[in-house]
Amino acid sequence: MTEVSLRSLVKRYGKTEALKGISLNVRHGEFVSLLGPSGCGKSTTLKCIAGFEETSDGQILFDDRDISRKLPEDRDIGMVFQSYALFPHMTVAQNLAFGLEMRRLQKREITERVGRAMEMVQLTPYAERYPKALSGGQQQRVALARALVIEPKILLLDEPLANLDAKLRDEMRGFIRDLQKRVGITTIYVTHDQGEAMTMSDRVVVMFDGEIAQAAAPEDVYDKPASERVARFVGNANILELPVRTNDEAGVELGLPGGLSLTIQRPVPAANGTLGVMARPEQIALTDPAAGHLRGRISKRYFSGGHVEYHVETDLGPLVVLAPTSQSAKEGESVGLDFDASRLWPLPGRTGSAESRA
Ligand SMILES: Nc1ncnc2c1ncn2[C@@H]1O[C@H](COP(=O)(O)OP(=O)(O)OP(=O)(O)O)[C@@H](O)[C@H]1O
Repeated sequence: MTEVSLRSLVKRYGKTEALKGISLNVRHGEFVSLLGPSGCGKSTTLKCIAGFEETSDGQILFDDRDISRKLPEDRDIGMVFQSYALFPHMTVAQNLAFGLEMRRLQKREITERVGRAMEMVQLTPYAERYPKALSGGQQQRVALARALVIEPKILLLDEPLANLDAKLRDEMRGFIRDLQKRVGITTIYVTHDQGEAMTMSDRVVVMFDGEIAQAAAPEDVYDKPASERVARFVGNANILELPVRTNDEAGVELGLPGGLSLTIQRPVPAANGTLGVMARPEQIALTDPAAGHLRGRISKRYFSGGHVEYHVETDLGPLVVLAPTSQSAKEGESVGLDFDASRLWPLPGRTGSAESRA
């Protein structure tokens, strides 16, 4: 198992700086996702690690070896692409054997390894089929097996599920994650789908404009985003700008319309004037109009099977609330909103001063 270190990695395409000096350590056996909007530099990062693109500056280390100038075939990586990239004129077994034949392994060992790899992705009955006679999910499993059969040190996956339909995508998330855990291989996964990144990863690396905005466990990226931009990119976020009434070591009291208040019971350094806080939709509950922290009126209601999403007009602007289906309210209805103050998250850069939060 191998640790990958990116040190101040820069990649320029002419005048475009696709990577602006990113640094990241991926631990042994860790599953890390690079998540961000189109053009933020996810694929460029992966291509630099794979050696398909030369870096402009900085270093890439596998364990303590600088591999920045090595050819892709000398880096010991397995790669899976969105497009599968299988050889159409070869059967499943031949696709898997190809990389081993290139490495001049003995025939017996090739047969053994191909057999094990097919078992691993549950495709043994399909050994003699050609890719065109397989479903998208099966083709992607062949691509995975082909990447793993060479027993690489690092597995790199570039949007591998993007071509699959929603249900298959969900199944494949679990499949890839289970396989990665069993094999224990250090894995870097590129996606622009936040649900995919959250469910699969040990750590999510959120990127914007060629820079890392946050690298943390999925729960932390969701509950404690490093910025308003991260908060909004990773799920739905209600951002409230509230006046600070008091602020000391015990916590911060924030003012609400109608003389009410909310208290965050932990220190928030530099919170003065106003403070921007984030509340996820499921952290706000609908209550009786006479109760709760805030009054509002439901402008939209969207049923989505497991829960109902309400858009609520309030004195603090429109808010989104996610409620269980057991609790039903109608469009036009007046409601109260109750915040889970223990989960309100103060946003850096949204305080009265520029100083960052502890
Ligand atoms: N070969 C290239 N030549 C010039 N510019 C490039 C090249 N490849 C990428 N870029 C630019 O580098 C930036 C990062 O691109 P990259 O493909 O890494 O983004 P991404 O986050 O993977 O996006 P997507 O999700 O759309 O694949 C973009 O501004 C892109 O236009």
